[in-house]
Amino acid sequence: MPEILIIIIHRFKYLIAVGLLNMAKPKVIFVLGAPGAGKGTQCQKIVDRFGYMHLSAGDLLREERAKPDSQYGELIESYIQEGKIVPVEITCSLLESAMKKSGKEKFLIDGFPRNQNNLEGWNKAVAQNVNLLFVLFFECPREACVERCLGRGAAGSGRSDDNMQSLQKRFNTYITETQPIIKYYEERNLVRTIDANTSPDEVFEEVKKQKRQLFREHLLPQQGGKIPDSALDPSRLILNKFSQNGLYSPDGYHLEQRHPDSHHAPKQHFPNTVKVHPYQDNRYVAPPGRYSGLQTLDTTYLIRDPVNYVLFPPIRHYTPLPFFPQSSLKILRHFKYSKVNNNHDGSWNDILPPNEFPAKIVAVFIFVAAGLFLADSVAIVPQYGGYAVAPVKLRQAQKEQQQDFSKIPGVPGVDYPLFHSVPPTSFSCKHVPALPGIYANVETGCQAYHVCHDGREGEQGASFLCTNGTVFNQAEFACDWWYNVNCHEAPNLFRLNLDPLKNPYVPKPKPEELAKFVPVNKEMRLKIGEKIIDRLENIEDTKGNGGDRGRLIVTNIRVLWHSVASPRVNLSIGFNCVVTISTKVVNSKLRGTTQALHILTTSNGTRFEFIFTNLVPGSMRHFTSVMGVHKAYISSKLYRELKLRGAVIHNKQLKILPLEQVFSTLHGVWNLSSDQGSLGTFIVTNVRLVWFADMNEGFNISLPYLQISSIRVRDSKFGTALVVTSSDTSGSYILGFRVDPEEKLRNLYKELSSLHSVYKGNPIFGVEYKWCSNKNEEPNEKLVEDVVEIEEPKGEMSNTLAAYLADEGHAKDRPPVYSADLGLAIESVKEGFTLQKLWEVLPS
Ligand SMILES: Nc1ncnc2c1ncn2[C@@H]1O[C@H](COP(=O)(O)OP(=O)(O)O)[C@@H](O)[C@H]1O
Ligand SMILES: Nc1ccn([C@@H]2O[C@H](COP(=O)(O)OP(=O)(O)O)[C@@H](O)[C@H]2O)c(=O)n1
Repeated sequence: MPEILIIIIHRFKYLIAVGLLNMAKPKVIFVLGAPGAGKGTQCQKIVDRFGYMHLSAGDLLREERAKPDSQYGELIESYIQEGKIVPVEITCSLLESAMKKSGKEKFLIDGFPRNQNNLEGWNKAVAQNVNLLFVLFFECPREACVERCLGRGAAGSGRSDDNMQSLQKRFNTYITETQPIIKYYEERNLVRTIDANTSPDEVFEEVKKQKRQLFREHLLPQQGGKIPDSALDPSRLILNKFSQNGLYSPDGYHLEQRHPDSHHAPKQHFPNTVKVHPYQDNRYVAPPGRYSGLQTLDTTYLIRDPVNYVLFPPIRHYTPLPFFPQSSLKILRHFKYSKVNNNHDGSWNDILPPNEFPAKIVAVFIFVAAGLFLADSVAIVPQYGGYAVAPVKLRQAQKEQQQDFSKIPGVPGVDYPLFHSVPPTSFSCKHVPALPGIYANVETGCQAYHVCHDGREGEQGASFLCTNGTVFNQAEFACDWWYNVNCHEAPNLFRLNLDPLKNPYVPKPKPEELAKFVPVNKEMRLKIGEKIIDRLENIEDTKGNGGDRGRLIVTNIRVLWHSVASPRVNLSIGFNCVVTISTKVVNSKLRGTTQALHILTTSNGTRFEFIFTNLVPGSMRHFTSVMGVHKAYISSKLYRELKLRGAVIHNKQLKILPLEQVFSTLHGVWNLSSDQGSLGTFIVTNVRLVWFADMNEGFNISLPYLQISSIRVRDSKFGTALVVTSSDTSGSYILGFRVDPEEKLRNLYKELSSLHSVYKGNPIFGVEYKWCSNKNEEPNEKLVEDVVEIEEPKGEMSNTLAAYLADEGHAKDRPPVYSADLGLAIESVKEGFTLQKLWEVLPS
């Protein structure tokens, strides 16, 4: 491989990897509808016809329940019988592993997402790794659905929920929980509704229509899928059949079904049915000779072609218009399409290549998609039921046509640009928002992109081309299929280069680097459920490690900092220890006098302060990120902390948290903490358990799974009781509850223990912070104002520290000693000072 190529590949391996990943994203169609709407029945038909892999969430859950060793079996069973929706952590992991195991690319996910919890879980864990095509929604009246489910039960479905009692609950769940999800997708224009109150075959006809519309939209996204009906009459469906076998036809080629009355064989010298056979490259072609020994497929379809047809039309090169405004690509595409479609006069002559065939040749059945780009000449002698056709010598394909475009949907040069080198355009790195950065070139339909760096590569930066069929996706920083990219949106996304998590030129910590933390301080390892929200380079820990460049990592539960030069020098500040976060003028060794981030913390009764200076002039992101996440942390305490007598109930209703989903509500539950006990209501959610007294809703307890250390059933003086113990950190409370009859109590116990084990493994911390990349560099004054500054001595640093640093008469460096408190080697502290005093901000 030439060295330069290796360098390019090496340099862009990130982009290449992301590009490949995007291309490989599996396609997903969600199938929703009331119980018994016929989702499963239609999915089977879609599988048979279009080759999707069907994954029914309900079936997967039933399978899991049936496993003797499943830890969730009982929970699933009780939820299914109650018509309730199983926690997404269970369902999503079953779906994900079934997808992975299948090795397939196209999935029908049936009965999912069925409630807000399903939706959020999916969006969090899977959505970004798949391509959601649309939601197929089967609409069917309740009576019909109930009748069908009862029929299914009577016919021996063996399902424990095909009975009137469960059905009632399933419908309630469907109305209150699933319908809002359908609405959610409707608002995003993703729902295809099918009337499911007809026979299965009629319903399937509707499904096929939707599929056809999708196909249109896929081919003509810029026209919203609206193209003349003549171009997409039912014969288009044959394409689906071919595409199952790997054949794609670029648009502009029309398949037309010949009507036997007007084109019957004797008159037109045409057979009604023509045989084609699969060619070695997966195309279907008219077979040479008399089909002897060949596996053939009957088709009544002819391929029509746009006018000015030549058997192998040259690739239409994409020529940028002289003044190429952002939207001109769209205009160009439109223009080309109209030309193709409008020039049809509908006569049979269209199918004859004007120059290359004798007038009497009646048809050529060459499936053009892949054939257009055959590398070598191939001779095909079609013969149809005795009507021999003269040998057709296919033109030698030109060198540049050798790429196989057949697998790329759309017309080369029309739907997607075909540049062979980056042309000169008006793009200039002078006008971009961040350096280094990567920018799509809209004048080339985004096939070209530029890496703007330090100006050495000229005004356009280093320029690159995406491979044919793909263009630069500015949102993903990678080459992506043309139909996934809205090129003229790219300039609006240029600012994403400011986002260090997106911009591939901003160094990311290497896994080895993070691993270095581990032996020193296992605190630096991310904890379960911990998510990195922001990562900032060039941050100085001005107080503790002045003069040392470091990396600040903001997660949903804490702030981490480590020195880049020696990652062993690091610190971790849990948001739970933070007293205030504000700004402060400091004197940084690396930045001089500047505003810094000031974090005051308290731990074991002692207060500590931390000062972080951003070494990038003008950058405010360390303020906005840390303060923003801290605010989100404070406002979400109920997710993580036990709360007694809180304002969690209003009018006997639980105030639901944003990420919360109620699983069960149980009335008549005795809280046994007082001698006589109190009667109340018990609520189980995906975050916590809540109990409140019926007589006084202010008498309540909210206990997150994170704070539960054990759940048991024990005998007590009140009879059999559910005993829940809270963790040490939340006071080791022992809570007793009683429910009658005992079976109800045991069910509650099973449900709580399963949920406890699910959410211990996948804790919901509740800290949701949306980092706005476009606002990142603006100081968020509101946020700064909100934080109360603690009164402390005037001056830039604490007096003790200032005195320490003054260090008059400093002759030689003090020798390093090991500090057991910090776990680090530090310089021996000057006489008259203690480490504690140096860190202390306010007297304890
Ligand atoms: N269009 C239809 N008309 C009448 N019965 C139907 C129709 N579609 C499905 N069924 C029957 O209704 C029952 C429920 O269908 P199924 O596909 O299992 O529904 P779902 O997956 O939505 O619960 C099955 O017994 C099925 O044979
Ligand atoms: N996403 C899902 C899908 C099904 N389920 C459970 O599985 C049951 C059966 O679902 P299903 O899709 O097989 O059946 P229908 O209710 O659509 O007929 C539901 O009533 C739920 O209890 C779930 O908890 N979560």
